[in-house]
Amino acid sequence: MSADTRTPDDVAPATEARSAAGPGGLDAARVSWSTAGRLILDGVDVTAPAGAVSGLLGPNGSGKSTLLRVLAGVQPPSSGDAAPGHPASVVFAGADLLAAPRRRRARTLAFVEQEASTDLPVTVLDAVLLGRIPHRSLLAGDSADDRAAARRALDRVGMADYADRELTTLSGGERQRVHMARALAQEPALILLDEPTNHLDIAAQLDALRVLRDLADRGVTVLAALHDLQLAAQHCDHVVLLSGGRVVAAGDVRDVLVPEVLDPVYGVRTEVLTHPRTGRPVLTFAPRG
Ligand SMILES: Nc1ncnc2c1ncn2[C@@H]1O[C@H](COP(=O)(O)OP(=O)(O)OP(=O)(O)O)[C@@H](O)[C@H]1O
Repeated sequence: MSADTRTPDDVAPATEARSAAGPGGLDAARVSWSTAGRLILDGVDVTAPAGAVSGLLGPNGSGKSTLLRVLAGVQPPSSGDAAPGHPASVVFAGADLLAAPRRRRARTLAFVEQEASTDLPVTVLDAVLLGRIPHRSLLAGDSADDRAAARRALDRVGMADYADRELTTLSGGERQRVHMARALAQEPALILLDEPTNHLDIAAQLDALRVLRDLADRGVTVLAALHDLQLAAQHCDHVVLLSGGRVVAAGDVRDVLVPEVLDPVYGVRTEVLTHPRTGRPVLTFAPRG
């Protein structure tokens, strides 16, 4: 696929241009979200460096999906009581994503949601072409370039032969790959993914992670919520660990995926080995007690 590394120069300039994630990265601060009087995200700071695969980790219900939805602009952050007068900020490549109009944001970031809606009566190719909408004028139809980009994206996720199938007839794993292709066709500078390996067999999981690595190698900023700590250990550079709506650790995968950090959060006993070939951490888990 042909993701590029454009900076979103049409996004409103940030009031706070310095980014802890470095130039091009994602830098969100003080993100809170509450519903029905319950604080789900409690002043979360999260960075995702450009050119790296970042993993968003945490137990069930820790707030990963909620955080991604706020970062993607799907739901606005709550004002947050933790820092009155200091609202949440979500800065990408030096620009304020929260203030950006929807269409401009869609040219910058792609969001692959968990269990994204798949009941549209459309073909697979049409579903992927939805990713091209931010790149064309409002009344224009698909161009040859749009169709070529969509077919490249389908090819990249191994779904080229499914272009003319009805989306609703696909298996869960096939649909997951189509959602990834739609995001690739969008050619984003920032991609947020919620459990992108859901429904995928092991080979397809590895391919999906390969796609994320290729994007990162092209300078794209990648942030993916992952349940599988083993996959995170093998494939992420930077990780952010949430628990109870707060960040409990963030940094290099080798510093965060350690027993002292993981055991209290997940209530397990972790052992860390070293992969003989890659040198990356390999984790084993046992019940506590
Ligand atoms: N719209 C909502 N109304 C009420 N509670 C909500 C809503 N959205 C999220 N929550 C609650 O917020 C908490 C965090 O949910 P979220 O889906 O963000 O967690 P998660 O880390 O993605 O979980 P999982 O790993 O199980 O997918 C959960 O307790 C969830 O029940």
